[in-house]
Amino acid sequence: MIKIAVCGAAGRMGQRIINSVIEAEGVQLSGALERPGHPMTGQDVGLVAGCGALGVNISDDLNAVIAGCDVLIDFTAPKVSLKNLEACALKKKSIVIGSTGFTPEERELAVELAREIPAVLAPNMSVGVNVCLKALKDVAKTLGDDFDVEIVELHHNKKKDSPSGTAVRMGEVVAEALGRDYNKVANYHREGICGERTKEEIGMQTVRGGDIIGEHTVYFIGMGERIEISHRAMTRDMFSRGSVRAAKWVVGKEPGLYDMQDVLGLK
Ligand SMILES: NC(=O)C1=CN([C@@H]2O[C@H](COP(=O)(O)OP(=O)(O)OC[C@H]3O[C@@H](n4cnc5c(N)ncnc54)[C@H](O)[C@@H]3O)[C@@H](O)[C@H]2O)C=CC1
Ligand SMILES: O=C(O)C1=N[C@H](C(=O)O)C[C@H](O)C1
Repeated sequence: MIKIAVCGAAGRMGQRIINSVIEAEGVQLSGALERPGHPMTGQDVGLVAGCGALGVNISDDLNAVIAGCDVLIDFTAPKVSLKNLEACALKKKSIVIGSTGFTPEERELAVELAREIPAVLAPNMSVGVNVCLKALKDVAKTLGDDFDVEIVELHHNKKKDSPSGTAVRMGEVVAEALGRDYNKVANYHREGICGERTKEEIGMQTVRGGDIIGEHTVYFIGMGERIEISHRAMTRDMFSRGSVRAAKWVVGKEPGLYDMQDVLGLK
């Protein structure tokens, strides 16, 4: 039995992950973490997550929870995830991170910290999005420079980071396939007389509203034709099931920073 602890357990994703851990085979829930001062601290996490009492109370004691698990699943925020990665590295435990909004410097730090332990860091744990990422590479390579690339993502009004981690990863994959540097060609903002579109740029647009779980479309726009590769999330459950799949996969792997393409064998 692989012992899984969940950080951010009372959050939108945390609650779904608790449900997915309970439903999965070969794993057991060993702990649940929340930020110090969270109103649900001390409560049974199963009651918070809507799956009935589980006998695991929400704790704010990071070291104790990590000591009791084989792998920590963390869906919080970049700074919290980096602190958890460091704590897991000290105790030689594995970690799966789903948080998004990492700066390039924070991602570098994650690579450094994961030299000690196996870690999965992925902005999207759904099979569908990861298949899209693989397809995007092929499509971009085949179409080449004749098609303009624009990415649009839609999420709920509580999302803190923009653009989404998934949209950024889609942009990175397309840019790399086209031999461009994503950080140089991403265009997040058009307003006023901003001039004609450059051939190299990859436009990134963000929509926020209501309870949209997560939608991404990459447009390849040519002269007289357009290809759209879209993914629409209808529930959060394929993210949570993906995180449990990653947790089962990562335990016992060589130290290093992996992503969901590694977990799903898509590389
Ligand atoms: N990789 C993927 O497949 C997916 C990634 N995400 C990402 O996961 C993250 C969380 O998303 P949501 O669950 O919607 O947010 P949320 O705000 O509902 O949940 C985050 C939880 O983390 C807790 N938290 C904050 N600081 C903490 C600390 N120091 N220790 C322990 N817990 C702490 C909060 O109290 C909250 O309950 C975001 O970065 C989001 O973009 C979301 C969906 C899918
Ligand atoms: O915050 C969310 O909700 C989501 N975040 C992820 C991202 O930023 O890519 C994945 C998913 O679309 C939901």
